[in-house]
This record gives sequence, structure tokens and C-alpha cells, in this order.
Amino acid sequence: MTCDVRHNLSIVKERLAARNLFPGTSGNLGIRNDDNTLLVTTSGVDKYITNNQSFVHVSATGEPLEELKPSLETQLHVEIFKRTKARTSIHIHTVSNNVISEIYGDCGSIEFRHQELIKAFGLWQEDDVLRIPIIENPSDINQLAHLLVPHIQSDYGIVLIRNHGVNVWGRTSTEALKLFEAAEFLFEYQLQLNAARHYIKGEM
Ligand SMILES: CSC[C@@H](O)[C@@H](O)C(=O)COP(=O)(O)O
Ligand SMILES: [Zn+2]
Repeated sequence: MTCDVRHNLSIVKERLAARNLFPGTSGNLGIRNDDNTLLVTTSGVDKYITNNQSFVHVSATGEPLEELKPSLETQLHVEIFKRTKARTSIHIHTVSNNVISEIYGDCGSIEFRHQELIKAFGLWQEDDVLRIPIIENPSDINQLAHLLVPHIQSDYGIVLIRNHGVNVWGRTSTEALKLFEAAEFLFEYQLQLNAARHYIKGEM
């Protein structure tokens, strides 16, 4: 594994940390190396700090290759990398992605249309629709991975986990971060739109 990979993952982590996106040690990240092994964040540590304990080198199937505990959700990154050409995988908990996942969870997805930011997902036509799947959140990681797998259909993508967080992956770190940030914009937009509509209805 090259120093570049470690540097790259540090940059992704620090960019997310600068926005306070690892509350209560939640969230985890993974990058795929050229030899298909992964570098993932260490489980349960303060992700606002970066030191030599921050990342764990794991095999392509998620087995640790050093004396550190990899993320409890390594399996999700493993499934994404196994099925795609993605190189970076991001898992983040925010209040917005949790509230959206709960409000729309029974529908199994949330759709966005006529919103400029869906272009971040390569949807450029006026009537294009961005559909983000929402899966349930079983505590067993193998069951969770089993629910995620059918939605891993492209080299970049996004899935919401109900009352848990979001998984986003891309062919590069830049792509994964772009999709994550665009999705969070859309989630916040939808929540504010719902609140504004509710308020206006109450006024009438
Ligand atoms: C601290 S609660 C969140 C965890 O249960 C988990 O969902 C998470 O995102 C972080 O787990 P981790 O093992 O540190 O990668
Ligand atoms: Zn999580």
C-alpha cells in the first residue's frame, strides 16, 4: 500500500471532520488499493483526530492485516468495492439524512426531480429523476450488507440506511465527496421545503 492512499484517505477524513460530520465517533471511510486490499477507518476512535491509529489496512474481504480494529461497518465498504470500480466509499450520519430516511423509509426510496443538484449524479435532463434507495437498519452487519447489495449497481452511487446514515461511493475521492455533499444539500432542501409548506398550510 502506498503513502498516497493513506494521504488521500486523510484528506477525505479531514474535509468531513472540518464540517463536524463524525458526531460521537460515528461514520467511517474506505479506500481501495491497487491490489484490492482496503484502507478503512479504525473502529470507535475520535475521527476528528488523525494519527497512526486512524486507519487500518484490511484484506479485500475485510480481515485486518495489522493490530488495529477496523470499522464495524467494513463489510459495507467490502461489498461496494467487490462489485464496482469505486475507489472511495463514505459512510456518514447526519441529522438530515436520518430524518429523511425515517420520513421516506416506508416508501423504500426518496426521489428528487427538477432540482439543479441532481446533476451531480450525472442527471442532466429536465425530467431526470434521482432515486435514492432507503434500506432498513438491522443490527447484524451481515444482514445490513445483504440489504445493501442489490443497490450497488454502478461505480458511483448512494444508499440511505434508515435512522442510521448514508453510504456513498465513487471512482475517486473527489467524486464520492461531490455525491455526498450534493445529497446532503438535497436532504436539507427537502426538509426545509416540507417545513415551509407545512407552515404555509397552517397560515391559510
Ligand atoms: C458510535 S455509533 C455509530 C456506529 O455504530 C457505526 O454506525 C458507525 O458509523 C461507526 O462505527 P465504526 O466502527 O467506528 O466505524
Ligand atoms: Zn454508521
